[in-house]
Amino acid sequence: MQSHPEVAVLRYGHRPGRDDRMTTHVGLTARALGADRVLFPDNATQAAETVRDITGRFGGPFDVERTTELNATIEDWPGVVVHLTMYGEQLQSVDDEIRTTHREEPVLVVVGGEKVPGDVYEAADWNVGVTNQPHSEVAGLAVFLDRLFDGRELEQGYENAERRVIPEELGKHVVDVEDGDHAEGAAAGDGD
Ligand SMILES: C[S@@+](CC[C@H](N)C(=O)[O-])C[C@H]1O[C@@H](n2cnc3c(N)ncnc32)[C@H](O)[C@@H]1O
Repeated sequence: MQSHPEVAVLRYGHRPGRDDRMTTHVGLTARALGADRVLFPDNATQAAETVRDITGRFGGPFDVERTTELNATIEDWPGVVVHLTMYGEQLQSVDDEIRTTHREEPVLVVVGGEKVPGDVYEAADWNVGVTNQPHSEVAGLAVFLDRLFDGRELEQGYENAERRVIPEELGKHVVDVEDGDHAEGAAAGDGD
């Protein structure tokens, strides 16, 4: 993908056990849809490990960090902050402006879990609703990143991958990059 100012995703809040899968998926979605980095709350140990493991196997660059400083990350961000919330302005009315700003400035995308405090709404440059209906941080993040990159993230390549999926009309085709593109075929429908 064309180089651009950094895009980082901040997962605001995490309940170990209950949120492990959702927080992991925030990280995997950030990586797959073009963000450069995800920041998790410090207690999201398991999710951070899983996203790092996937990045090791399927490539990067993509950084995974944990922080105790969620509010300071927002306050000290050296660019613009977009907070995704069902209560925000409609994505389709602000996406042009955000894309234009991103030509020059890094973007921090904040997604919540449990209740997000009012301070985050105040600190954000944009509170953005991906529709104004309740759904999920993973869905909101995916649609937002696709609009931010205007679809270019779908073409991005990954460096230092151990494994690569070869797109197939039917079935699963994964090559082991280190072993000189050795194909490991698997029948369709036999799990992940
Ligand atoms: C379980 S939801 C909580 C819904 C929440 N009351 C809100 O402000 O959107 C967790 C997170 O999903 C994201 N989310 C849910 N619906 C959204 C929407 N329509 N647009 C953007 N983000 C959404 C927000 O980041 C929210 O913090």
